[in-house]
Amino acid sequence: MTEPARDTIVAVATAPGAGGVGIVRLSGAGASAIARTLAGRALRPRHAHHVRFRDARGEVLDDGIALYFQGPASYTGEDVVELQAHGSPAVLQELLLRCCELGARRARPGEFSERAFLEGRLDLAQAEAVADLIAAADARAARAARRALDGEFSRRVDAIADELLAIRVHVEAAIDFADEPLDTLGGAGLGKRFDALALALAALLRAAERGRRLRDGLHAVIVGPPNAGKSSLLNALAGSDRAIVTDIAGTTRDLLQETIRIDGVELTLVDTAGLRDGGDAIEREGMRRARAELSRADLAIAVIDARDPEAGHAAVADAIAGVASVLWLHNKSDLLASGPAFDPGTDEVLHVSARTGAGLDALHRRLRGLAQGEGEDAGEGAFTARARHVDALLRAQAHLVEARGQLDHEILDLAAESLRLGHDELGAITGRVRPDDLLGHIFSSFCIGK
Ligand SMILES: Nc1nc2c(ncn2[C@@H]2O[C@H](COP(=O)(O)OP(=O)(O)OP(=O)(O)O)[C@@H](O)[C@H]2O)c(=O)[nH]1
Ligand SMILES: [K+]
Ligand SMILES: [Mg+2]
Repeated sequence: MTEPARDTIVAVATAPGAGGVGIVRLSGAGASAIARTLAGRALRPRHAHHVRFRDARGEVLDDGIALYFQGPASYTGEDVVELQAHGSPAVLQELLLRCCELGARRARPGEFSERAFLEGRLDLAQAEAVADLIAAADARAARAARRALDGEFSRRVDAIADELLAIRVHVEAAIDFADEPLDTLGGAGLGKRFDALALALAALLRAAERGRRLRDGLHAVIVGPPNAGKSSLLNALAGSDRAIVTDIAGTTRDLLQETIRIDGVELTLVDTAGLRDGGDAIEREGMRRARAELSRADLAIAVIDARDPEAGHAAVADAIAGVASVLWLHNKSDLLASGPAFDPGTDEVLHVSARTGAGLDALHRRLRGLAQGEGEDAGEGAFTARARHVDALLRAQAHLVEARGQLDHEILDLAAESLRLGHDELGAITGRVRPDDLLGHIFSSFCIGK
């Protein structure tokens, strides 16, 4: 299938609003001709030209710098021109319209990056990293997106995909030469290679999960029995009266989400209905929502009354069972006469008072650390990843497990198929395998001009 010839697209590449400099970007076969007309002279590739941009009647719209990147050595792989003018929205609009008069079409969101992908300048995970870099909430997330853009994530995916392919080849060969024992065809080490591959995939999955958290921020869900002070704690952390606080058990019913920043690190907090037996229909629905929210939590913040931690622990233990990490807050420490001696096992405990603010500094430090992936291996070299990538890796892992079982039972054709499916999942991460609606879905979430 041949791709249809692409037209020339144009967009304002700088952020909306006034600024010192604004950039209009063109990409496509007509880019340099349009720029020549606008600037009144031909542009040499990779040269900064000081030019006057003129309208159809020859009147000067603005003066500025024009840069021409001849394809394929450009961001999109096509001919690209960047027109730098004064950063006035009015001037930039006029320049944009003039480019359209001269044959360009306004770009869709993400269309420049989509072209870079289609021209092979970036793989799909790298193109996604471009959007993640632009949207990064803090310096750490930006650095991690930069590493993904440099291909650190893609290289690890490719390495696993290559090894998977090599194993596939052995299995396929064994199907074709059914008389030979699998060992001689695949080499005696096939089982070992399988194990090594599974380990590498598990490590990559952990790194991608960390990368997803770097991109999306930590998702923390506050749970506990009624009246433990969950909403009070949300308010204390958010620094506002976001949630209703009363001394009536069962005050909170709906989920209440708030994004907070601690020293520039972003995390999401969700306040939930108190967990207890009984309650009216509304409260029970609230508890159902609380449990559902916990299933997508990176962290459960279990808030219990410091005066009766055993009861609090019992009220939430089953709800938090599946959550990766749990932070216990013994709240209302101001009401406590002497230090408590309750130990919930391996989880951490902090003593706080949402009312007096005691212990909140330590809580801030701990939350910042958790949001930054503190205490996890390989904090350095971390790259951003997306839920899409994590899901694909999980599916690849499941196919690998299937394949291993099928191989052990010498059901080679099924094993070959499972390996193929696993390989396709990895290919979908970098875009070598492309489900139909994937590209539109990914690039439509970009900003215009990128
Ligand atoms: N003394 C003291 N009282 C607190 C503290 N935190 C919360 N309270 C009080 O405890 C009561 C319940 O607080 P909420 O924040 O509504 O508790 P909740 O866990 O959200 O309750 P539900 O939404 O009903 O599940 C209110 O009267 C708060 O003022 C604290 O640290 N010390
Ligand atoms: K309450
Ligand atoms: Mg509440």
